[in-house]
Amino acid sequence: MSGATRLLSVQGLGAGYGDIAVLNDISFDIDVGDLVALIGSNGAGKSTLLRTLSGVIKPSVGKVQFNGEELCGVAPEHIVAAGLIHVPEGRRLFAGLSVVDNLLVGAYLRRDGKAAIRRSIDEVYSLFPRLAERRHQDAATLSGGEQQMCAIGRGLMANPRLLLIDELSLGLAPRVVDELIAAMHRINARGTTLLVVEQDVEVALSLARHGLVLDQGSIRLSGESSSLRQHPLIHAAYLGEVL
Ligand SMILES: Nc1ncnc2c1ncn2[C@@H]1O[C@H](COP(=O)(O)OP(=O)(O)OP(=O)(O)O)[C@@H](O)[C@H]1O
Repeated sequence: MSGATRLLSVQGLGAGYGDIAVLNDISFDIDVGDLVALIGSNGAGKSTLLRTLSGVIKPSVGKVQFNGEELCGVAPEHIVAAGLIHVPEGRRLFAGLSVVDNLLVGAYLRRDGKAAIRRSIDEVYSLFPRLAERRHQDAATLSGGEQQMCAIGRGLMANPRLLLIDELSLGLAPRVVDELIAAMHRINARGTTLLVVEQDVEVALSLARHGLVLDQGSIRLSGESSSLRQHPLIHAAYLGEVL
């Protein structure tokens, strides 16, 4: 993308759990305003990559530059404050707290005052009107789709520059997936850069402008969604067709 501003630059990243290496020599860039899908089969390392970017897992090697700042080895709170926000797999809402209180948890590091936070809540409600209807409901009693909306809304409450979303559509009905895809495009159009883990390759390639394909802890392919869609490996491995 010519003239684009780099937001995230990952170079030679390696990470894992204890002695088990999961990610090997991961390098990729994301520009401001992009919408990128991270694709890969079960166990490829997608969640591990998001956890490493958000500081939950410390990388063993490599560099992560975000908005010009080196993030490797930096505390997760600092990474949140820098504007890199992770919506984890499984949504991880706080049971016993209402929808609005879950949203407010996302704003815990903001120092721009109650009026700004109120505006952000209204933006989340306009994006997901069902959350507005259910604002006082215990988040644990929401449907799967509503929980995903609440988790994404909580991420938005942190005012992200880059929002990482793990398993956008997992376990959700096609109609809800369509709603979430439309919401991704609106969030992106309002200026938030997105990196979305999506196991359904059809959904991923129709959602995103660019794709990264992770295979056994390494980036196997990357490029525009339209060209990835034509790639023989994608057809053979993920779309179940042979060109
Ligand atoms: N907490 C953990 N401790 C040890 N190993 C882990 C842990 N979490 C994940 N792994 C291992 O790391 C590898 C990558 O897992 P990861 O969850 O990142 O993959 P994924 O691509 O997100 O897969 P899925 O789509 O199944 O969630 C797997 O082999 C997994 O068993």
